[in-house]
Amino acid sequence: MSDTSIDAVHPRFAKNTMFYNKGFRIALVQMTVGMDKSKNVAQAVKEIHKAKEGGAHIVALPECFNSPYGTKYFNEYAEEVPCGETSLALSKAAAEAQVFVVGGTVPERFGNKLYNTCTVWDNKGTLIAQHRKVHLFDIDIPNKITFKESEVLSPGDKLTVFEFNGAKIGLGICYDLRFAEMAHIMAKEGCGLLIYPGAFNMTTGPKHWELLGRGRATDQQLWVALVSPARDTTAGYVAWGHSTLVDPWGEVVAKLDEKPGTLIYDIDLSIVEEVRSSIPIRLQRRTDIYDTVRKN
Ligand SMILES: NC(=O)CCC(=O)C(=O)O
Repeated sequence: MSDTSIDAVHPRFAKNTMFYNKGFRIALVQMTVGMDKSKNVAQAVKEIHKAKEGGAHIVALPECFNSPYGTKYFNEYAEEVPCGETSLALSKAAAEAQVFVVGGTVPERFGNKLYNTCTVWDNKGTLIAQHRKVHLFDIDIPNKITFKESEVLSPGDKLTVFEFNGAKIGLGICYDLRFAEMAHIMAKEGCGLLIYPGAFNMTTGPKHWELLGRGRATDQQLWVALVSPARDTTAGYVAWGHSTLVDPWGEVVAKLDEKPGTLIYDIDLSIVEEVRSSIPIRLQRRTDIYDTVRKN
């Protein structure tokens, strides 16, 4: 696929809509994350270049790809956006490989607060979006998993949509996937794809990861990409893996297992319109009796 294919607007759609006749190639990088921050970042950069060789236009990394996932690590690994080591490396990699990079997440330091933050870089290396995880992962499943991000992290306070060659793409981070209203608003604002860097665990992963991805795709009639770190059974927090891509029909079109790897797929945004016109739930909502609105 050539880079020019994504600039060709499908004749069925007016200019400025998000639909393209060929789409674009996305790469979901399921990498191993270890204790060594510089090594993690170097690995991510290597995977970005490899994905470019595979023809990718957008490369997405997993949640917490430069740091082990755990509240005790976030302060030590945190850095400022956009001038920290990880930001600089992602910016350079995006520019050199000439791809858009959805930079998974990093622990971000801002003043005296820490956030779980996704940065997005265009193919010139410019920071074009920054999403701070809105819903912090605070759960307690007795004898299985207790996690409390809010012990050290602050929540973001806004939703994030960015543009990729005229197409709108929405961002959420892991636990954000559970909140259907957030996905609904991003869909309402024109997104045809939602990308969620995430690291579900060995309890909720098998139960909910794919189900939630398919749920968001089905109820918003759009593409959903879930990007996890690879599973490391020696880590304090063991990630489920299984990076997954779901189409607007709610079907899983590609997924990885738990091992390191990269999922590469050609996303056709015209399927969004196909599903929405076949099953027109967007026009059938009863906003006279309920509604979902953005406040920030
Ligand atoms: N990192 C996270 O937000 C994990 C979310 C998760 O595992 C869940 O079940 O939700």
